[in-house]
Amino acid sequence: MKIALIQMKVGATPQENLAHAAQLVAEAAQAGAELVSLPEMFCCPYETPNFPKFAEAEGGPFHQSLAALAKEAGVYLIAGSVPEDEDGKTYNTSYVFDPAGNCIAKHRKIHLFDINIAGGQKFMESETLTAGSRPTVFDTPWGKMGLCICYDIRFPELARLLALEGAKVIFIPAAFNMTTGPAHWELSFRARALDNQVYMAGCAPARDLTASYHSWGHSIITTPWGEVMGQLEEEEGILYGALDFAREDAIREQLPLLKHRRTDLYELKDLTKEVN
Ligand SMILES: NC(=O)CCC(=O)C(=O)O
Repeated sequence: MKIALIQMKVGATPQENLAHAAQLVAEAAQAGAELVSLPEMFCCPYETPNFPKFAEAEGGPFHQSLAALAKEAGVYLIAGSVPEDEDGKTYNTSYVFDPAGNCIAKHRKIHLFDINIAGGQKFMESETLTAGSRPTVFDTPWGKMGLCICYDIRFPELARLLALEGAKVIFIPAAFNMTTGPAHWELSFRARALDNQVYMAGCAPARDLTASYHSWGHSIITTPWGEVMGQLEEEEGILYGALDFAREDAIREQLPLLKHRRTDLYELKDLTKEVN
């Protein structure tokens, strides 16, 4: 399975970003990519007031353009994420389209990115966003794929759930920042890949120092053995990867972590009672 992660610069308006994404998706498809991912909030600068401002209901004109883009390119398209409006609430939502342009999945970011690091990054998605409440897997000709958005990666329970649901790859449209990116980005992708014996694919926006939020970039693919298979720097670019599921199966067979879990023990109990 050949994948492409589009690390694109994000401009001011959804229309210009859509046109730019379309060029890069076409380039990736021409280069042989079968599944292409865009970054988190590729349609507008990553700022909380922009989310309700640019939010659109599923099926609206932007959603239709993304479906057309997948169809024209003839690829599976993980359309990064966009602000979705439903009943006046705004979600950070990733839509997935098949090569015929059908929307086959959608993930609403489950864990909102509310952090305040002393001397570093502060961001409060909950100022304008509502959290989703459903883990997401979807079917492809290569098997099941899992989907999370950015901060969701920090919650190992979620990645484990997706792996147990059969995900062979977990895709993460993301936008880490200059405080946590250098410290935790690669480590998180390697850790989730190693724990769950899955490929992980993180697609980030290119860094733009004129924006208010500085993306770490570094779009990345990690293997079920915990290696970094490929990683970009901060500039615009496309990261390609050929994923080998026979190797994934072999790793799971030879080092059967998922089978060796002691689920009979992984529950909080009052241990003092048993000791006394
Ligand atoms: N957009 C996000 O969810 C950013 C997450 C992030 O930077 C982190 O450190 O986690």
